[in-house]
Amino acid sequence: MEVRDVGLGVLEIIPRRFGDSRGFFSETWQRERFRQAGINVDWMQDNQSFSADVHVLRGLHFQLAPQAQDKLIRVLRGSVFDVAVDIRPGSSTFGKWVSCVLSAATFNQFYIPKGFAHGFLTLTPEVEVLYKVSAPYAPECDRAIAWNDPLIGIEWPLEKGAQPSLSAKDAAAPLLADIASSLAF
Ligand SMILES: Cc1cn([C@H]2C[C@H](O)[C@@H](COP(=O)(O)OP(=O)(O)O[C@H]3O[C@@H](C)C(=O)[C@@H](O)[C@H]3O)O2)c(=O)[nH]c1=O
Repeated sequence: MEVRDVGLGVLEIIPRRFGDSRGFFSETWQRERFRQAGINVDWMQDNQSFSADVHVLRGLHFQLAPQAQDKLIRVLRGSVFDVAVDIRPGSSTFGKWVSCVLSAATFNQFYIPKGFAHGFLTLTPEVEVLYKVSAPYAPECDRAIAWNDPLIGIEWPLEKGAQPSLSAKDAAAPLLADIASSLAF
């Protein structure tokens, strides 16, 4: 498996694929191999989402302590622009973001530790995303930050002025500065 440091402690992983005339086989997560790559996480839950259209944007999302989540994300169909924002209080890179295009074709995964907000923009129609999280869903700890917070300044691959499709919750999400005092992981 290939591991690439994307920055801020976020990793891109590409598991090995064994191809033959039938197709391919791959171990997409293996505890010991991931531990050796620095991902020593007790995964709790697998999530899958389907987005019908191009330019659906889900995010930026995170859970607060005591239900903060590490995430291991991959795409089964289509592709996304996936983003992690460092929102760890006291971090020297607080508010900085990193990104990676995840696709079924590239077969890559994105590892995002606790203390990051996560979001993605679909780059194709009919996108299936599958991801592991290290804590169960806890609505009382679930938070969102505006995808277009100007202080974060994510360069989403959208044409100038184009609006992504958002949930009502994400359309009403606050700015990072407005929730910064309540962050704990
Ligand atoms: C995240 C989640 C949602 N739900 C429910 C709540 C709601 O009724 C419905 C849809 O939830 P949401 O609108 O929050 O789904 P979505 O916008 O896809 O949320 C996800 O976005 C990406 C970017 C992440 O990083 C994830 O952690 C998660 O926050 O599913 C669960 O039952 N379990 C879960 O773990």
